[in-house]
Amino acid sequence: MTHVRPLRSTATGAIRGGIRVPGDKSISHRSLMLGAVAVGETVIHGLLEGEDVLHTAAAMRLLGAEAERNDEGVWRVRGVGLGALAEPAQVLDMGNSGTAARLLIGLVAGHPITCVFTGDASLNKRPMARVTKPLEEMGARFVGRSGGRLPLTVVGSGELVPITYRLPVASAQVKSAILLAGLNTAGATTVIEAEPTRDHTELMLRHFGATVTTERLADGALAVTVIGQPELTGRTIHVPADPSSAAFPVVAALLRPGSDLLLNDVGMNPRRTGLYDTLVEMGADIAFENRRDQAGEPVADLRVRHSALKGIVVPADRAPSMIDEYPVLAAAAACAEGTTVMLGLKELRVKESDRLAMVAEGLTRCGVSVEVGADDSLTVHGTGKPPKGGATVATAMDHRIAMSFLVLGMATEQPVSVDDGAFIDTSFPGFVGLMNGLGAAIVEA
Ligand SMILES: O=C(O)C1=C[C@@H](OP(=O)(O)O)[C@@H](O)[C@H](O)C1
Ligand SMILES: C=C(OP(=O)(O)O)C(=O)O
Repeated sequence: MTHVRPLRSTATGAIRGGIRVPGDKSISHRSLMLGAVAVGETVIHGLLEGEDVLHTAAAMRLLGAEAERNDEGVWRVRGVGLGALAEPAQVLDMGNSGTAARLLIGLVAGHPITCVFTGDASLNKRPMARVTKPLEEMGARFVGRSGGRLPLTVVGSGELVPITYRLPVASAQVKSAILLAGLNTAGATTVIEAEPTRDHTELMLRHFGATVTTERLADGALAVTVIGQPELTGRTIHVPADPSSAAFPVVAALLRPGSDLLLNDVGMNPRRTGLYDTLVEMGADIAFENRRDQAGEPVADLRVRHSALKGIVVPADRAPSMIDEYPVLAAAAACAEGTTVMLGLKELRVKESDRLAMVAEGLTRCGVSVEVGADDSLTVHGTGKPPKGGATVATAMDHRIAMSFLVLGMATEQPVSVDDGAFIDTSFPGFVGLMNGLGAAIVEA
């Protein structure tokens, strides 16, 4: 990521057409990682070729697997077999990606190799102690900067001990890191989660042949257990379109009069669909058509028409299922009639940027009345009329902040600019072209 790319978005007419947004980022990372430790060949269709996932592919190559692109979105991975990842001769650079860093730290912790992880300026500020602490309990060792940040050296072991660990934060990345460390650990490794987070790791582990069980505990929490040292064999994977990426054209279509948009193959895993439930509660006209199962993950085609949205209260327990969608929900809320209150947003502070602060600051600059609560809530006062806009918003190396404010600019009186759209390529390569093809007016500023 070298060139700063300021972008400007100006209000236009309707958003119309039919598209498939790129593949799911969470599933793409996991398919490369599990393919690399399986025996034999894994063929992935619809892999997200965004920078975050390309960093995972490069890391898996440095760890000894073959991962090559055969065609657009079609990748072939030749795995080394569980326990056989090779010690990399170079630092593993995970770029901007928390998922790549945390999941891979877990996977290599269960191998008798030493690896050094680093990332860009954003990733190197993000907390890693949340994964190193449980992995240390299992027997891995870490040497890193104070405060538990990257760069970090992982001294893994082929003889970790299994643990039962209750997640102190609702995080699929932490859950996955522990399960992936448990993969090459004799015995049963259990993660207990009080709030359900995305379960792509569990679903994909089963797809590759591992035994993963779940048990509901008396207090309502879910215990997820992986049985160590399974035979993992290469598989075919079809990656659904990413519901977190689909969120941007969906909100754009809801906001623009006359819009009628069809999105194909969108992942509808219930642990990812909180934004869609929320938008429907706000009055959005979204039809979920042709619901089906695609390689263990539910998908649907979404038909979205312009809708008058109204403000609502979004409960805290919905946060894990829409954690990456709050910035674009805030853009929708700014254009809705009435007040929207989003509760339980503490985790937004440790994403690619402090998203709670960046969203509040950007909306304020665009003339929207907002409040951040001491309880990490965000209140957005919509008037039902277009916000003023006419500002340049800071993005702090955060793709979702950039895309959310470009969507807002499609509905404001004056254009909205973002200081840097380059990071959009981490999760949604081709975003600007795709949006403009539907009727948006996003240009280099
Ligand atoms: O497991 C994953 O693929 C992800 C989990 C979430 O992070 P946390 O686990 O930190 O909440 C999410 O924000 C991220 O974009 C992807
Ligand atoms: C938080 C995100 O990703 P990651 O944690 O993988 O950097 C995101 O894509 O919004």
